Amino acid sequence: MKIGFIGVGHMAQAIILGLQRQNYLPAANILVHSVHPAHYQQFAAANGLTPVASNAAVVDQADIVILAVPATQTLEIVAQLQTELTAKQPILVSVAGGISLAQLQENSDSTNLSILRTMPNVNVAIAQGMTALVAAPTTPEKDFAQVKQLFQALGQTIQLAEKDFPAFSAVSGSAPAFAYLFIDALSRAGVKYGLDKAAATRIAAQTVKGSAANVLQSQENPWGLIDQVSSPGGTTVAGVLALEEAGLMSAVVKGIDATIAKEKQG
Ligand SMILES: NC(=O)C1=CN([C@@H]2O[C@H](COP(=O)(O)OP(=O)(O)OC[C@H]3O[C@@H](n4cnc5c(N)ncnc54)[C@H](O)[C@@H]3O)[C@@H](O)[C@H]2O)C=CC1
Ligand SMILES: O=C(O)[C@@H]1CCC=N1
Repeated sequence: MKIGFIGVGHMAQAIILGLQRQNYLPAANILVHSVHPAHYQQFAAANGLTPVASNAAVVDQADIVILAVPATQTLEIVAQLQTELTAKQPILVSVAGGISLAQLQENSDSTNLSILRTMPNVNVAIAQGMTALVAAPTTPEKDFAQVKQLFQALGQTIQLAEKDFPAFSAVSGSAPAFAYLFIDALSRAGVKYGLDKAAATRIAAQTVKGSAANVLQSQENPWGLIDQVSSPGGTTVAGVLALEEAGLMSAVVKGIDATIAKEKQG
């Protein structure tokens, strides 16, 4: 099996690094091309991948083609590849935010191509990602299963209705940035009170990592876990109330609102 990437920026590199970490396929079976030669040639050389000379060559040679170009350019690139897509019939996987299956189908000018819309997040690079998948009605179950297996190797997956992709994209695709922001805020607060920045960041990140693992493993919802940390008359409840007074929950929801609004606006 050969997996080809059109576009080799942050998202494609995260997927490729995750695949390599999991020894998912031989590095030479990963084909890459990007409009910026510096992106794909150096990355291919550093990781033993196969660089190819054009987007069309990726389609000609790969069994699965992952489109990881800016969302605004995705449809134009698909339309340019109609001839090659029709001839080779690879499984076409888009990671683009806000681009629908119907748009992908229309621009590929193919009624029977296997097409999937996915939304991974950057944590696939360390096989701790979260990826949503949905397939076009024309996609055979075995092709869906093959792509699901690929992303399952890079973390967790969820099959979602297409209408739920904007919410997922905000709460998972973009949210690593929001989680980093929270970790950085914790770390800076630690620095305010005299901790060294590197130590404060390590402490904050490990604390968030452990807390996330606890949420995933626990039968409790997060509020129940908050109560377990909040000793009566203690320090934590004072902090929780001050965070709420400062509007933490509203701030997070506003951030998600803005993220979804931007995706819908295109
Ligand atoms: N960065 C992230 O965390 C996530 C990104 N995505 C999606 O991934 C896609 C790519 O995003 P990033 O990797 O962040 O952007 P990026 O700017 O880092 O990478 C874009 C890549 O596309 C290439 N490219 C641009 N025009 C091209 C063309 N005509 N032909 C071939 N290659 C071309 C660029 O050379 C670059 O390698 C977007 O559609 C985005 O919505 C989805 C989930 C998460
Ligand atoms: O910022 C973006 O548009 C992409 C989509 C989800 C994460 N990054």
